[in-house]
Amino acid sequence: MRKIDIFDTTLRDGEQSAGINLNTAEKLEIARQLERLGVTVMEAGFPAASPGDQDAVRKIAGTVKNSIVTGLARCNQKDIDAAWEALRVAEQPHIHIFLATSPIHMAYKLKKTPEEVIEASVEAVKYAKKFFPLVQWSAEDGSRTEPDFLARIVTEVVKAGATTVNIPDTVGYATPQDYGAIFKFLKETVPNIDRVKLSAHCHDDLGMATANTLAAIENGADQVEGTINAIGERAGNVGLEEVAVALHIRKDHYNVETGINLKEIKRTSQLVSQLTGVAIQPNKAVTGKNAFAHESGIHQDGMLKNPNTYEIITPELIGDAHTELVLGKHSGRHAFKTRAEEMGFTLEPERLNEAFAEFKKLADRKKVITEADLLVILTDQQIQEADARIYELSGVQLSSGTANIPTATITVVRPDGETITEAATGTGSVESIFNALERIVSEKVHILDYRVSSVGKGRDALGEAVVKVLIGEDEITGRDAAQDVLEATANAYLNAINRKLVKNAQPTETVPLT
Ligand SMILES: CC(=O)SCCNC(=O)CCNC(=O)[C@H](O)C(C)(C)COP(=O)(O)OP(=O)(O)OC[C@H]1O[C@@H](n2cnc3c(N)ncnc32)[C@H](O)[C@@H]1OP(=O)(O)O
Ligand SMILES: CC(C)C(=O)C(=O)O
Repeated sequence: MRKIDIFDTTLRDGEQSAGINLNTAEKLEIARQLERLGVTVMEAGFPAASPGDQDAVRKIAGTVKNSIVTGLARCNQKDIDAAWEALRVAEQPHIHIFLATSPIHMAYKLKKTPEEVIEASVEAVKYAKKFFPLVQWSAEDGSRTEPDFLARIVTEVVKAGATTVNIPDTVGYATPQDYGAIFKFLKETVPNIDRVKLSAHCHDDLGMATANTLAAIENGADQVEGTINAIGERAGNVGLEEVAVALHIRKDHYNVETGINLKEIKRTSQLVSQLTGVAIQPNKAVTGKNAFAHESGIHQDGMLKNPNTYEIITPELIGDAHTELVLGKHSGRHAFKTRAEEMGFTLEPERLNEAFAEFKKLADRKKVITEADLLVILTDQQIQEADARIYELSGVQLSSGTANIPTATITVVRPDGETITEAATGTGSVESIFNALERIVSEKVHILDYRVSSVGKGRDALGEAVVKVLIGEDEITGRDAAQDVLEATANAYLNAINRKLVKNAQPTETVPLT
């Protein structure tokens, strides 16, 4: 069977979604899970974009061993140098450089002639080859590029030493027929095209990203790019979970394999949703919570008689086991540690003890601890070191009801160690919490978005709160999960403030080359 490489860009194009801002610890956590998922390449960021991104790419490149780690760069030496600085520690250093090739992008955005775009691309590929054995070049807006020009520039970058050539449908404009035809045309026209990997990168502006990606595969693409949960710029990228499962379920038609460990899909999706704060729509293909729910009588009748009547994918295929994890208040450290390891967490003994203490506290209040609960507890412990607790919640007291004015009394330990208590009213409990916290913190905070959802099922499920705030010019997302959703709300607000303070404390200059 032909092998299709999976190139994940959750941490780069996915993070370009409006409102997503991952810190290094969160990126590292997702990168480890992407490695378990079995992606061939993961794009960890855009090193020249900020010192934070450069640091995250460097840490991921130094940690991940079973997937190739790459970083994005424009066609200039400064970006390529920044990428090398971050990626030199990788096992197989890989860089992804791009330049737009469509008439509109060349004329209006780059203000370059087609000849200048060819020259800049060739120079950048040759410069990158001095450092990187693996050089991917992308024709940004490739699907709206004049085909003969596309074939010419691809011929030149292949000659210059590119090892992968990517033809993105940057604005999600192509139809499956258009997009497939580009791959067929390049395969037939460009000399030595079989010496490089040909890659597809689709956006979902017209809802055709999955169909376009599959059309590229049918027409010769060797690699496909996308994100988990289909996050990404504007309407998002293609969801890799959809591509991987479509190729598996319809292998009779596509006859290719990806190397993706399908059983890790559910967990990866849940982790990305948890850390980005972007909920998965219930009817989302493959990973939505209704994807395996059968509601109507005729369907249920069919399912009972033969599940194949209505179920083309089983939840087990993507690791969505329905069997609840039997860990409860009588479980001990061994069982807890073993389960944590099975879930891919190797925590320091101190962090494991703290996670175990959190688990026991929860088990006292909740009948069944689900895998979703454990994922929240263990992930929070793993990222805690970087997520400094500068303001720390000490207590929340609420008085509310239909006949009185909601009032929150909140106690917080401030960065200077002082314990401070403030009370405030609001039109509802949540607003009274935000108002009381605003009196405690010194930053001017504007709430942009607030969401609560349950983690897992059942009336005693954990409540997760996500608060997106604007502080100065920075949009920051904070989150927390607790049994009491109002406690989670106060903690999510403080988590956002703490992240802003950590961000302020980071150096702003780019890291010098050594
Ligand atoms: C399709 C994609 O997803 S492409 C990736 C998009 N991702 C991002 O932009 C996220 C990270 N970006 C950033 O942090 C910033 O945009 C930076 C640090 C890269 C650049 O910031 P600035 O120097 O302030 O430039 P700004 O973003 O305003 O403009 C982009 C410049 O890069 C040029 N440019 C755009 N693409 C390329 C390219 N592939 N190669 C070389 N130059 C390019 C533009 O023409 C413009 O140049 P100009 O300043 O001479 O007009
Ligand atoms: C940088 C390229 C690959 C990109 O993200 C796009 O064109 O959408």
